[in-house]
Formats: sequence, C-alpha cells, structure tokens
Amino acid sequence: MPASHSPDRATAKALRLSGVTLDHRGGDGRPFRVLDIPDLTVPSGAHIGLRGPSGSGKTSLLHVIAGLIVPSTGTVSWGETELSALPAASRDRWRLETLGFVFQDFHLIPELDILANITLPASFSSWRVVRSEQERAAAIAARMGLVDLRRRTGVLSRGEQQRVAIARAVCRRPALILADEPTASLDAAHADEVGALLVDAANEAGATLICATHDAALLARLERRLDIETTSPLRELVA
Ligand SMILES: Nc1ncnc2c1ncn2[C@@H]1O[C@H](COP(=O)(O)OP(=O)(O)OP(=O)(O)O)[C@@H](O)[C@H]1O
Repeated sequence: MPASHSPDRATAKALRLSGVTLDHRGGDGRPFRVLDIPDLTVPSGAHIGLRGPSGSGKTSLLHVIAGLIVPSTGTVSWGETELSALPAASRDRWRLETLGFVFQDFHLIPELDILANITLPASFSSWRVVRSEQERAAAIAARMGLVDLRRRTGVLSRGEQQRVAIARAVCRRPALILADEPTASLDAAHADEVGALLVDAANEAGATLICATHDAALLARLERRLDIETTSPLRELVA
C-alpha cells in the first residue's frame, strides 16, 4: 500500500488556462459555447472570487480546472504540469494530492458519518486513516461547529452537509481549493464563519483558493474577483 499522503508537502503553483473553450450540446443537439478563456493565469496562493449569473459557466470552469471535464480546446496547467494532457489516472492522482473541492451539491456519502466523510480522501491513499488525520478532521469539524461526528451525513440539514463538505475539502491542507457556492446553504452567521475558515485554511496552507460565489461577505474576503460575462454568446473571463 502507498505511504500515507503528507498534505503538508503540497505547494501551490501558478494555474494557467490557455485557449480554453468548452462547448455543450443544447436540447436540439447543436453545440453552444459555455466557456471561452483566451488566457488566464492565477498566481500561486491567490484568493479569487468567481462571479457571474446563474448558467454563466462558473461550475463548468471549476470542473475544467479540476480536470473533471476535459475542455473542448486549450490547455490547463498547474506549474509545469499540463493537467489537460494527463491520462485520467494521473489526473485522479493529482486531484488526490493537490486539490480540495467543495461541490455545489456536496457529494457526501449519506451512509457514512461526518468523520468518515471528512477523512474519505485520506482513505483513498492509505489502507487506514491514521490517527493524526482523524484528529485533524475532528479539529476542523469542531471549528465548523460540527460536534457529533458519528451522525450519518444523510440525516444532516443542508447547512450541516455544506460544512462537512468544506471540512473535507480543507482537511488535508490541499495546495488548491476550488469551492462552488460554498456558503449558499448557510445562514448569514454560519456563512460568515465558514467563509472566514475557508480563507484561513487557504492562508495556513499557502493554497490557491477559487470560490464561485454570490456571497458579498465572502467576496469581500477574497483579494481578487473574476467575472464571467453573459452579455455575448461567446463568454469570456475578464480579470
Ligand atoms: N453536461 C452538460 N450538458 C449540456 N449543457 C450543460 C452541461 N453542463 C452544463 N451545461 C450548461 O452550461 C451552462 C453553464 O452551466 P454551469 O453549471 O457551469 O453554470 P453556473 O454559472 O455554475 O450556474 P449556477 O450559478 O446556476 O450554478 C448552462 O447553460 C448549463 O445548462
């Protein structure tokens, strides 16, 4: 079995998208362009707020960066590594070692408890989750206001599930954190706390953080904002 992954070793690198387009097919089978990003560089360790109306392509962009969707054209690079050219298994490994992703619909396993969901990525790279990973998961859960770690996530409220999803994404101190509407299911007080925690977690790890969000308080915590425009059919990311 592989040695236990040491997330402390991951370091943020520059993220570069070049000539990236993404086309989807509409109901009539005809392609339409969702993303058109001639050139975008996100410096290592930057904190970016990604804004745009519903349907403008925010989720699509995060999934392209994560390598969960292969773009129609163009390249996505992390440092010297061209992610979009890697075979699927290598991209999976890169994700495991480098990325924390807060999915819009959380992607939790409802039958597993809070602790098991938070330590799930650790369980993929080691035959058992070591005590230090469990302690870190418990500490981050406590900071998220999640107290009973033995509760199955299937019975949690949406807000609680969202906090578990965020705890899972930041627990291993990934070098890149992508968060899709990470505060959307939270009340204002929790949103503020969790937004601060997300930014703190990125700072502590020196991680690059990209949040798709409409949350003004969270946007205010992020140093730079990117807008996805929808005024023309060809959508461009404007720095
Ligand atoms: N697999 C797919 N097949 C066809 N169209 C898709 C697919 N995935 C996304 N789309 C379309 O691409 C466009 C962008 O979707 P996306 O989810 O990226 O937007 P978004 O800005 O994240 O929206 P929201 O803020 O509502 O979550 C939408 O018109 C959506 O319907």
